[in-house]
Amino acid sequence: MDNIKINGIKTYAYHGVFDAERQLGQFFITDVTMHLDLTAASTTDDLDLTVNYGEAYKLIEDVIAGEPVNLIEYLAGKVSQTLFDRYDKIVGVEVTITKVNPPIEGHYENVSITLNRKREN
Ligand SMILES: Nc1nc2c(c(=O)[nH]1)N=C([C@H](O)[C@@H](O)CO)CN2
Repeated sequence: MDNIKINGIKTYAYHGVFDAERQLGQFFITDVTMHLDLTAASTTDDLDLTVNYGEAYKLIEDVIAGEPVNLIEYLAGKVSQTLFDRYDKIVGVEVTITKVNPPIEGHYENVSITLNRKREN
């Protein structure tokens, strides 16, 4: 299946279980792969026959910068549902959300979750 990827969307937001995360905020990195058939766009050169990744970026950014939630899993679910609702052409979405510097003691690079969703309707 063809895909369009938007990688490394960096957003300051206030998601998290802890009060400190809700008050201070932190950076989130979002990577999105949208699965769709790109045959029409690749043979006609017509933007209307694909997903405009500039517009999709804005939708994703608005979700991440929006109302705070507890879990990055839930946030990724909101991103994937937003893309399915906006674009009929999308048949699958993979969303990875990374907390660059979560309030967890220890030595590690970062934490992330990845959600893979297929269109249900
Ligand atoms: N699976 C998850 N575990 C945790 C999350 C999360 O979003 N998904 N979040 C937290 C805290 O908000 C974290 O930022 C610091 O511990 C804990 N675990």
